[in-house]
Amino acid sequence: MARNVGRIFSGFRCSGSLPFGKTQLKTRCPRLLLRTTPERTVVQALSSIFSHKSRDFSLPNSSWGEEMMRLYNHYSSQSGEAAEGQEDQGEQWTRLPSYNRSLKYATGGVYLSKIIQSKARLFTRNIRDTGAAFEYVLFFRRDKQRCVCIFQAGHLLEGPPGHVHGGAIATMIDTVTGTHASLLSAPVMTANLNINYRSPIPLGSTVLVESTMDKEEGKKTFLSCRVTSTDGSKLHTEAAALFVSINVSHLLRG
Ligand SMILES: CCCCCCCC/C=C\CCCCCCCC(=O)SCCNC(=O)CCNC(=O)[C@H](O)C(C)(C)COP(=O)(O)OP(=O)(O)OC[C@H]1O[C@@H](n2cnc3c(N)ncnc32)[C@H](O)[C@@H]1OP(=O)(O)O
Repeated sequence: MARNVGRIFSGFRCSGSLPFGKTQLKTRCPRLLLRTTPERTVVQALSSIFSHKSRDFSLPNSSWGEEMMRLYNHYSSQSGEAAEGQEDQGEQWTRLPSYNRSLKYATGGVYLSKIIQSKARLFTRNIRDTGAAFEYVLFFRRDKQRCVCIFQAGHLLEGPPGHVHGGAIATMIDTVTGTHASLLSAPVMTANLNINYRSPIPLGSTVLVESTMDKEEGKKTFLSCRVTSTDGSKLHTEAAALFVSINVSHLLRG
C-alpha cells in the first residue's frame, strides 16, 4: 500500500518539474510527520497539491442533517484522527479532505495553463449555497480496500420530481470510485462506468456510496460501487467502473 500511495502523486514531482514539455507543477513536498502512515501521507499529499488554505469541504457544516452527522461521527470515531498517536493497525478509516480547486500551483504548459486557471472549480464543490447540491465526505479503509462516502443530496440535484437526478448519482459514483482508484494507482481517468439504477433516491436524503476494488490488471483498475440507504436495507444504485492509469502528459494532448 505504501508503494501505491507513493505512486499516487508520482506524476506531481515535488521538485516542481515534470518529465514533459516546459510545464511545471509547483507543488510543495508534503511534510511528513515523524510517525507517518500511508493514510497520513495521502491526506498530506492532497493538502499539498490541492489548495490547502481553502475550505475543506468534507468537514461538517450547518446544512448537514441528523443522519449525515450521525454517520460522520460514526466513521470519524474509527478514524486515525480520533486515534492520533496510536499505532496504525490498518484498521482505521481515514477521512479524505476535499477542496474545490485542484493543482493550485500549476503554471506554464500548453493545455494545463488554459484549463487549470483561477476560475476552475471541482464540479461537485462549486455551489456556494451550502447544502443545496453535493454534500459528502469520503472515508478510506486500507485493510479492506474500501471507500465509503456519506452523501446528502441537496434540492438543486432534482431529476424526477422529488428525487435525485441520475446524472448527479453518476457524478457521485464517479467521484467515489475515481478517488478510490486514485488512492490505488493515480493519476487515473474513468474509461468506463456502467450504472444500474434500481430505486430512486429521495431529494434531501442521506445515502451511502460504497466502493470496492475488484481487481487490478496493469494500467486498469476495476471497482464496483453500491448506493444504498444508510441502514443498507435499500439498494438504490449499483455500478461497475474501470479506471486507466495515465501519465500526466495525457492531459496536455487536448
Ligand atoms: C489526473 C489527476 C489525478 C489527481 C488525483 C486526485 C485525488 C482525488 C481528488 C479529487 C476527487 C475527484 C475524483 C473525480 C474523478 C473523475 C474522473 C473523471 O471523470 S475522468 C473524465 C472522464 N474520462 C475521460 O475523459 C477519459 C477519456 N478517455 C481517455 O482519455 C482514454 O481513452 C483513456 C485514458 C481512458 C485510455 O487511454 P490510454 O491511451 O491511456 O489507454 P488504452 O491503451 O486506450 O487503454 C488501456 C487499457 O484500457 C482498456 N480500455 C480503455 N478504454 C476502455 C473502455 N472504455 N472500456 C473497456 N476497456 C477500456 C483498453 O482496452 C486497454 O486494455 P489492455 O491494456 O489492452 O488490456
